[in-house]
Amino acid sequence: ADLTTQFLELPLKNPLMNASGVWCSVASQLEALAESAAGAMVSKSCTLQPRDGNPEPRYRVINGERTFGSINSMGLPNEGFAYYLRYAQRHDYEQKPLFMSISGLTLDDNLTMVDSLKDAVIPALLEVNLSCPNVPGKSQIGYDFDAMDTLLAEVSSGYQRPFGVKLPPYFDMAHFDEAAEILNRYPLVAFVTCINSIGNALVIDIDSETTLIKPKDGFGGLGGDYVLPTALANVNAFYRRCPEKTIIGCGGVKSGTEAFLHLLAGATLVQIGTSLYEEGPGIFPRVLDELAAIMDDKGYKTIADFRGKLKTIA
Ligand SMILES: CC(C)(C)CCc1c(C(=O)O)[nH]c(=O)[nH]c1=O
Repeated sequence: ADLTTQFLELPLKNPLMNASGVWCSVASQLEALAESAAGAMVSKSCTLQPRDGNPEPRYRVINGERTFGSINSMGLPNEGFAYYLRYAQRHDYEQKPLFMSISGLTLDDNLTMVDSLKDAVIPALLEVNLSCPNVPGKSQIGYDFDAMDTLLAEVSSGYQRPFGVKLPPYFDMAHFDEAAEILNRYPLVAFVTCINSIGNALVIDIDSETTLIKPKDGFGGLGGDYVLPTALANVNAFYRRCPEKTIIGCGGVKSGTEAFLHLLAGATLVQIGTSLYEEGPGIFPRVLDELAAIMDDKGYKTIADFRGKLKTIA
């Protein structure tokens, strides 16, 4: 099978990449991704200033007879915008595309980072994390449609180049409609990454009768097997509603099977989070081999043969 694909006219060796936040916070990790079999890569959502993030334990896998997923409340630990900009300035874009994720603590911080990235004139692709915090007491930007509209208007006029957004999961058809209506009013929003972790889950250890993670009384974002059906729904919902935009799928990918499903649902690229955290960059060749085998079994020669061709029941 031929796993090559394109993203915004850029040729890629394959559709796999990391999810922001996983294996991408420091240069050694970014260099490992650059050397890996991934077709593209993204850096950890950054803030203007470096941040330590929350106290540990802040990321844990959820295990039963196998790993079902993960919960995290990292708190945006990152080296600060300038660090990732420096990495982006020395990245080899011939090797693979690099996405840069930003998650400013304020609208101003986001616009400052957007301005600097625009002035840097580098091929890095901007992914604005809409799970970025809003003013205290208000929901994350992705769930505050007025704030989302304002942020997209400001980033569009500041950046004046194509960029993308990382969306939290939505669970209501009216929310799919409203979010898509806003996104479709911004032609510079060239891609949409669905989904970020399912927010504010709570995982409890029965033996200790204690939460798994320390921050936020144990409340954190859910990843892994638990989120696959929600991830596929969000990929397909925005694929249907935003025909002019490219969808990146994220959530529950641990093998060629889930990568195939994300592509079938309409994703052009597929991000791996929890399973990459657990397995490391060696996951990429494994998932690629599994995806190629599925395509061969089904008689698909290229990704275009099946991408977005999910069938519904007549
Ligand atoms: C949740 C925020 C800290 C506001 C943003 C960063 C982030 C984090 C994080 O750094 O805790 N974890 C996620 O699963 N997704 C995210 O987007």
